[in-house]
Amino acid sequence: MCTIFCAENMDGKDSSVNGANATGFLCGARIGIVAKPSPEFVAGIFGTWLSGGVAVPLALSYPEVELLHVMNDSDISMVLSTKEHHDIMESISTKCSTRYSLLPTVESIPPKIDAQEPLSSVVTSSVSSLMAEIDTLKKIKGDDPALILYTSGTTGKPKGVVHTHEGILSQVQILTEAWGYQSEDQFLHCLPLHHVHGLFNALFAPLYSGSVVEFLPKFSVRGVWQRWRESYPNDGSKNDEAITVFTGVPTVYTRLLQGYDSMNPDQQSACSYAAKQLRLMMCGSSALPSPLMKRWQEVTGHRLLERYGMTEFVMALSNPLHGARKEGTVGKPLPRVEAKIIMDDGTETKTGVGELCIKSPSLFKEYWKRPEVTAESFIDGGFFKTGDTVTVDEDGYFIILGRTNADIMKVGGYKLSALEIEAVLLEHDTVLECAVLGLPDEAYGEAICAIIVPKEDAKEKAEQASKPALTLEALTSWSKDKLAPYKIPTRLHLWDSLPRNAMGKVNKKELKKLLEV
Ligand SMILES: Nc1ncnc2c1ncn2[C@@H]1O[C@H](COP(=O)(O)OP(=O)(O)OP(=O)(O)O)[C@@H](O)[C@H]1O
Repeated sequence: MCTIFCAENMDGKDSSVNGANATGFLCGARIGIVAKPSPEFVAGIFGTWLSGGVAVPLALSYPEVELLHVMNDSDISMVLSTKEHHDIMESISTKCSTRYSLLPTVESIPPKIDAQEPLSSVVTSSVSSLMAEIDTLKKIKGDDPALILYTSGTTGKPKGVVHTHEGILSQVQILTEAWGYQSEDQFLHCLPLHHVHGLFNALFAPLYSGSVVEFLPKFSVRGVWQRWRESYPNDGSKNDEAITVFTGVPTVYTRLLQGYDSMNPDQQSACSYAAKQLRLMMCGSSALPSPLMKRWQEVTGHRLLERYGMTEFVMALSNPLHGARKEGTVGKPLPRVEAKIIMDDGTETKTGVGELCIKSPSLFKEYWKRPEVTAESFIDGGFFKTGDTVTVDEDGYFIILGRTNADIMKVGGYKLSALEIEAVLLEHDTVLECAVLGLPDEAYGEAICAIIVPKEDAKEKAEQASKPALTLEALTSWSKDKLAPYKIPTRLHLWDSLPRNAMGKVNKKELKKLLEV
């Protein structure tokens, strides 16, 4: 694998990489990888590392202009892609004057069970032996860059976050220890691979632990329930390749529940039974609404383990594997992670509200080519400023109040958390999804605006009665004994859906622009 970048490419053209030395060692050259979640993707990453390169996973969902931004910003020397992206990636590589090469097909171990839809592929590996191999190369040092991940850009233009080999190793060890990943585990992976959740929690850490990762390249509600049912047939048996761990974003669980609700009682009972047999189910990347957590527990018996992470340090806070998983919280610092809360005046608080700052062996090295932004992002003692406003509860569990610049609203002198209000609105019978944001208001500075997606049955009833599914008046009166008066939304929009990115996140900056027009 180490020599794939020095060989001739599939077209027979020379594909040696800018920055590589005479032996083909990549000397830190950036290699873009474009592949659906697959063994080829894993081979692309490991091949890049073993060849001394820095892997830059490129999102399949990026529009061309964003792809060009990422490729130019990271000075990519070569793009590797699988056959299905050949045409587009070859053309984009030409535009960036970047070399292009096809990733060869990598043998995967087919699951014994005949999963009909969609075809999944399985990867097993041991990252520890890979790390040992990297170590024996000696040319690669622990603090050398290994990976550049681009932030999703919800708080500005995407920035390249540089992770080192030792940072990645620390993170996979932390997750393995915290969540008890083991070689007997089999993960069903259905997340994008240009985000830390899909990459670390569901791929690198499982591979480090010697687990099997089974890719479901495109998330499918039917595919997930079916794979669980095949793993644990209703007769009490367990398949050899049974899925044991699953991790997803809140919208994944919402959609799985919608699929469950549309099944007949026999199918529901088979699905509930199968899901109950998994060892661990986790959730994160955005806030897990309490009604969703409760319903998931009713249906599958699993109290979802919610955790908190970010591109810059991967995972930092987590509810425990054993012990109380408290709803509305993201738990406590993971092993070897330190967390502190810094108030506006720069002092630390143990119980108040402020900015979460994180120190961890898996902290990123820098923002690619942005030394000033990197320097501004840290406080004394090497703590990274997350930009998230948080507090802690009486047991020391952290509560995420939201992104300071998108979820914290300043209304008539109060600083309010949009996430806290969303959590309450989601308890309303009519509300399927919602996003709360502050819009400019002359009298109060910001006005609380709620965008609500009503449930299907509420929509149908409302249509029959030629009325809106929910009015501001009705919402205000319902909210009165649940929210302080200054937290009750004063503007309401009913939408059919909320625009979400590949990780199921709502970009509030974009929404604000849309609503301010
Ligand atoms: N369990 C959780 N509950 C609430 N918020 C979460 C949770 N996990 C992650 N987040 C949010 O996701 C953010 C990290 O996501 P990511 O690194 O993808 O950045 P982003 O906000 O989506 O993009 P950008 O960094 O470009 O603004 C956290 O800072 C936090 O706001």
